Amino acid sequence: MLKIGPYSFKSRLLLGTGKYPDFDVQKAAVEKSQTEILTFAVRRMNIFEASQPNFLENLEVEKYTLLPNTAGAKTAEEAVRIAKLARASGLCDMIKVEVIGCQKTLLPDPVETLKASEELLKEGFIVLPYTSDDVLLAKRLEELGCHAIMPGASPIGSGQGILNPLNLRFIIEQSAVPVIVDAGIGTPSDAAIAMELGADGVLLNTAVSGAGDPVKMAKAMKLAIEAGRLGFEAGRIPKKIYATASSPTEGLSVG
Ligand SMILES: CC(=O)[C@@H](O)[C@H](O)COP(=O)(O)O
Repeated sequence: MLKIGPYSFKSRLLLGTGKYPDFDVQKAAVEKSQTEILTFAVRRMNIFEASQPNFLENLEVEKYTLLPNTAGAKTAEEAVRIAKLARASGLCDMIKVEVIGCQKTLLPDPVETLKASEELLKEGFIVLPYTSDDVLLAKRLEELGCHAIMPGASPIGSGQGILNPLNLRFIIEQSAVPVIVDAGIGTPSDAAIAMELGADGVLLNTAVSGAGDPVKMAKAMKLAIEAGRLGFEAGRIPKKIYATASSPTEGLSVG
């Protein structure tokens, strides 16, 4: 089970809801993924205008836990305002803190992310900050009381996969709260590697919504995350420089 604050989930895949070719494909992909957590940018919702189109309207949202995110925020103040708006409109009390510091790389601003997380924790939110793969920043966020840490694999939407597996490993090893690898996943094998490293979950969007067949890719991601988790739990063999025969002959009369 993936436990985040008071919530428990069977699925370890958190799925973004944007950039699908159309709403039918979005719905089919979301269902095929068997995710239980959907994330979306609060800024893209017409939360207080029921007459306006809503990009979640095709989904049976009551079946999912909604994880609003503060995408679009460039400062802690903006992120806090967006989170409060989401809560006031009756969305979940969980919030993915996303404070972008650079529009070209879409990398998170560490100082503003820390500030926003601190403020939102004081306000009683379940806080999941999207952060870089900086090991010490991840520790600081955990020490603040964040309920999960979400280090990026590589820049959002880049599909480059895990650029720094060592840092992710350090973050996972030191963390007492769930670590969810967020952003940059390109293929099912990237997601499997994140899980084999010991991540508690993976959040992804573009790899599914932008795939040639998003529905098939949603299933592939689900299976990859399950396989990666099983592999982690099973415990991999140690890497060695030299060969070890798979069929030892020692002690047998026939060599
Ligand atoms: C939807 C969402 O929250 C994104 O900001 C997230 O970081 C996913 O990134 P990818 O699109 O690279 O999977």
